[in-house]
Amino acid sequence: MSNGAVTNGSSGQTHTESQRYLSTRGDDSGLSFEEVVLKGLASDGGLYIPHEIPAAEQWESWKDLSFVDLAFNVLSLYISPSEIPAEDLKDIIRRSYATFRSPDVTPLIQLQGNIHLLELFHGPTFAFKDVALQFLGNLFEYFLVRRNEGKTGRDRYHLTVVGATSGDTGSAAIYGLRGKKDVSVFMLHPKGRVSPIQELQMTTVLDANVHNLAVTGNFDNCQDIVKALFADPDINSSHKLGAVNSINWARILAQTVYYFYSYFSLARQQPDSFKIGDKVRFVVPTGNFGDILAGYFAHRMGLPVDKLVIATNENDILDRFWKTGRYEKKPAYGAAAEGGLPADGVKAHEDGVKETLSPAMDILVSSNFERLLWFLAYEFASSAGMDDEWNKKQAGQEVSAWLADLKTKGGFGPVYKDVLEAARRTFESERVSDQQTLDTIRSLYKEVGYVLDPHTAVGVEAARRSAARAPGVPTIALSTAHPAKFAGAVTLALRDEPGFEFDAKVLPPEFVGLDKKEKRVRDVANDWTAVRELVKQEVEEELKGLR
Ligand SMILES: Cc1ncc(COP(=O)(O)O)c(C=O)c1O
Ligand SMILES: N[C@@H](CCOP(=O)(O)O)C(=O)O
Repeated sequence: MSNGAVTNGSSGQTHTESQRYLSTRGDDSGLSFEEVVLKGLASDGGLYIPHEIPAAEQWESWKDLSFVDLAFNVLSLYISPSEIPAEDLKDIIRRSYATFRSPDVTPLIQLQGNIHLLELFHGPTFAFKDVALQFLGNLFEYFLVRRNEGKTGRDRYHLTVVGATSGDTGSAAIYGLRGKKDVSVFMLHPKGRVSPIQELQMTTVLDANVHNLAVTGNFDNCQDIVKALFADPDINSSHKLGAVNSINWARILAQTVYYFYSYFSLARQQPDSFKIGDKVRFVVPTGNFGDILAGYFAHRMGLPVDKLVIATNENDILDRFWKTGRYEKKPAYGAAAEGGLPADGVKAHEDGVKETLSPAMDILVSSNFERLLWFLAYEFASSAGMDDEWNKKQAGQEVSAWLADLKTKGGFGPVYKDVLEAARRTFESERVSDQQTLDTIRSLYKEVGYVLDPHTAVGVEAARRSAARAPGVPTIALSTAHPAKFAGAVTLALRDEPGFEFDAKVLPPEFVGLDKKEKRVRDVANDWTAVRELVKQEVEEELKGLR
């Protein structure tokens, strides 16, 4: 079957055969779910995608399911009982979402008019990453217990997770993996470029298997170090590396669930005006393209989506791609005609990343965009009328060439007209400045008394613009973090509002006193070989029980 929606002859709740996976760069193919979850990144540097996107054939009948039951149905389309028995998968899902503070897990609220907010921050670390990382932590544990049955000492499969964070993935991964047997977790964050609460959430976790590394550099440097480690034969032969970033397929898969869940929540909340089968717009504050890519999968599985709207901050490589067809780290690369970077006074680093009020999205290169590029290239190749194997090979070659140009020339494009048109059929994009972010936080507070975090505010401003273009279509804006994580931006926006008090209105009890706790973090240079040696040394100490 081609890489369109796959007919699943069963009830739509279970898939008898597991999906197999291939790399976006074409070398790896036919891997199992367990293999891609444990490997994270393909050996050719590409990202794993399923050979086929399964159709959620009876998705309409899932309307009244709980989040956990819905998650089971969605995930079962990708994970067969032969890989994880149904009862075990149910148990992993149930435990993953029992840690959330809301019974709905990801509740939907009506924000204003036709704009609804999907609150994704009710997990342990108050950011959307918990939805996938609570699940991934339990999945890792499940696979490791199974692989290590009857094994002792150095014979045990020990996973060394290395991840990069601009603030939220780090704490969510740490909370998903802390104290788990047979896993060490190394999180690299850009020193001084995450919010104070985000830094405390990571560095106050003192479990022996948790290692925080503060890198002199930006988030992209951290992400590059992680990719260099995955590409290094030395550490790969001595350690089994695992990924918690959204390069790991399980992250994307787990996130598809809340697109379905919010759609059904809307249908339950607005029975007179919204019917199953009607289309919605999803607006997603975007950095690494992992969150919105999950929406793309949900759509390809059958969810009626009018548009997926990418909302970027002033680090706008994606917005520029949708406007020009060129994907360029710096607009200076061949883009003088677009006028270069706007002169808006935001601190721009020499490396091209701007420090904005939504720091988790201060990303120059979006790693998951590679997955979408593969699907766009595949669609383009399919129009040549060749067989499916040829189409997939062609897509892998195209993606490899684009990514090689990104590495050597700093960008690629313009892509073929048909490729850009295909991208525009499903997606739109909006760029939101820091000033517009502040204005949005302030206006929402004044108009409805709701406090937005700055990333969500980027999404809500984009949602307002998008809703104005499609007035009859309901819009669901994804709220990706709790405002208390970004006290600086929220206070800047609301400090002059009568009666506004951050501690009383925003701060959850979980954050009180975090700054008094003991911390553990090591500084490292932006040098992947130095990180490699540190990882080896700290894993060794951990295994000897010295930490
Ligand atoms: C609060 C917040 N919003 C939005 C994003 C962007 O999500 P993605 O990287 O999946 O595009 C991130 C980081 O990834 C985040 O931490
Ligand atoms: N914004 C992220 C950056 C890492 O993205 P990921 O989704 O690929 O893990 C963060 O908060 O760390």
